[in-house]
Amino acid sequence: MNAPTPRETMAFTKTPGWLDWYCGPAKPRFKLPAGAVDAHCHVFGPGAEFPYAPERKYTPCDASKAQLYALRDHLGFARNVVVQATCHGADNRAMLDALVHSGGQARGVATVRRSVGDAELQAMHDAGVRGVRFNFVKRLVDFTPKDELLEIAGRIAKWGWHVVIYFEAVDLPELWDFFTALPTTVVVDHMGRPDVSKPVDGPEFELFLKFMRDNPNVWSKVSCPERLSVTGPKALNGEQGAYADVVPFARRVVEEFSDRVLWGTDWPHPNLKDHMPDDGLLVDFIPHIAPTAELQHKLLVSNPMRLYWPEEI
Ligand SMILES: O=C(O)c1cc(C(=O)O)oc(=O)c1
Repeated sequence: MNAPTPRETMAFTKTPGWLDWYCGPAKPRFKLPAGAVDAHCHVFGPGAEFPYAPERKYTPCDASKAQLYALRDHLGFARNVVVQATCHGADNRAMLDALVHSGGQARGVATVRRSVGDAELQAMHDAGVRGVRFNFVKRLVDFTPKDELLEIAGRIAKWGWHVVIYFEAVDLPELWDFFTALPTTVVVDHMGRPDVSKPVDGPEFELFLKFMRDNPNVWSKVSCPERLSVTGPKALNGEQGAYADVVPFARRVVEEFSDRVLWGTDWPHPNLKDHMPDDGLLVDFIPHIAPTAELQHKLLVSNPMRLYWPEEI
């Protein structure tokens, strides 16, 4: 009997109900400024080449670097920041492979454990990694002790990297002291996941704004309206006013902290349950939250360039 091929041994079955990324997105009506950076996106596998981690909480569809870069070109982005997805755990090979095949047009954010060696960190830096991600969303990861995370933060600070944090709004009070003890620039994923059915000037979102106001090293991605929206409308079928309930939240952050905001597609949108957005229409969300050319340029070009390609500015 022939030995099974690697592809056969590495077959993965998607999590039941998994929504695959949207094929054939619209061409955005909003013309992205030259040099725009998609500062939050992922690659998944392909699982046959880069197996999903045993400790993962979901098994996605594949989403390769070639598919990511085709989307970049279609939407009109120039560069990407590829963020390690939790389905790959601390095995950064798929993300690193995407970086080294980007022609210098992609940087990355890794997930590392305490055991990571300096030589490995240096190799990641050489490939384009500029940050590590600490995840506090319980459905995505198991708990990592805070002393381990602080130790990692102290080490990566020496490479000039930053820390990306992902958490739910209700957990901010409990995590506040840990976040404010981090010695690096800190980038919040998806605005700390506000509950947008609550008022934008209510205590929960005010606490997030205070977190940014009091800590000038804290940045925010104003991304993922498709994940945060409760009442839509969905970015499908040519909709130009998608996710209107998220707009006041994101716009508030963009206008108050214009020098510390980033935007990303979040392609291939892991774990969406309701619908998969048309990424072209998602790009058309941007002018609703960054209404002037100056705000758009900061959000899409000058801020991400300062954080990820400072040597080019
Ligand atoms: O909300 C999520 O499910 C999610 C998951 C991941 C990941 O698995 O890395 O990344 C994100 O940015 C968002």
